[in-house]
Amino acid sequence: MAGKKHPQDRQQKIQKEQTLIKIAVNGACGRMGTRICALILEDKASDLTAALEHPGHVSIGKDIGLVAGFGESGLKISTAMENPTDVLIDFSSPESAVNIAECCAKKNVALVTGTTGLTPLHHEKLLEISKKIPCLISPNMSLGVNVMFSVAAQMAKMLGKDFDIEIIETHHRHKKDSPSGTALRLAEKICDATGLDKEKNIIYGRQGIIGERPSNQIGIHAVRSGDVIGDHTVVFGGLGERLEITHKAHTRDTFARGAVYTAKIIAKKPPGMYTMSDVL
Ligand SMILES: NC(=O)C1=CN([C@@H]2O[C@H](COP(=O)(O)OP(=O)(O)OC[C@H]3O[C@@H](n4cnc5c(N)ncnc54)[C@H](OP(=O)(O)O)[C@@H]3O)[C@@H](O)[C@H]2O)C=CC1
Ligand SMILES: O=C(O)C1=N[C@H](C(=O)O)C[C@H](O)C1
Repeated sequence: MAGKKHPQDRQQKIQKEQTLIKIAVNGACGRMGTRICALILEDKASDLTAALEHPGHVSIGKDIGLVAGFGESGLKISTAMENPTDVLIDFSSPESAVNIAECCAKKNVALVTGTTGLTPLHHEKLLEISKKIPCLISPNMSLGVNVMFSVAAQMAKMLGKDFDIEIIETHHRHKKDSPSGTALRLAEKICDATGLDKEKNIIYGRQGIIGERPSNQIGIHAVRSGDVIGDHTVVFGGLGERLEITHKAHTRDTFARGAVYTAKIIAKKPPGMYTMSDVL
């Protein structure tokens, strides 16, 4: 049985079931997954149809509402999508993202994934899957960061070669991938806008006697610190002046809300690969 909400009467229940967007969540017990499940359970326009975790997870069989701090929902954490579902939101691990995408393609369920640390091979597989179902992949579901992607690219183009570009990201100590998907996307967007080469011109940290900084370089630096949710700064350093653009997430709900909003839109799209700029 899909989880939640206590409809007043049978007719209201039928009407609701016809219009609700049915959303499953993969990585449901994680930092992001729990917030996304709680938001869907609170939301009157969507229904949580599955809260998925890997088979060894300690919370399998528990009520997702209780695990996510919402209260009892009637939906148990499980390893397989069993209820009818329109769209799945994935915040798990790169391998799990691809596995669940394959499962979505078999069941004709749209996919939104925020999982980062995806390799080119993972991206290739997801691109193939997007021929069958609508897929949205985004390393950052916040509106602010998606505006930052465009603004940083525009700034790099306007400031030109005399400004050194460095990207600094700071995240909590539990983050597994480095640098963040957002920092990588910022660098890619700047490369696209300036003609820099993603393979040759991006460097990851510095150490030793490496000589003077060349102008055609983007440096990415990853800080891991306590419970920081996610900060990104792009520094444009010139002679006599410096311009910085910073985004700071105050709460994971920023990303979670973005993911749920996006899922509702993607659920109704034809198969294909989508980005946040297609839905914002
Ligand atoms: N796009 C965006 O806006 C954002 C992206 N992220 C990204 O989302 C991902 C998750 O982040 P976060 O929630 O902090 O991480 P967590 O480790 O807290 O959560 C990941 C969850 O996925 C579970 N998981 C692992 N493997 C599988 C599997 N095979 N099937 C189902 N579930 C699985 C984990 O279980 P277990 O704990 O047992 O490993 C865990 O419960 C990361 O890649 C992160 O970078 C994070 C925030 C925002
Ligand atoms: O792991 C996180 O927490 C986050 N990861 C994303 C990334 O890698 O860019 C986005 C966000 O900053 C939080």
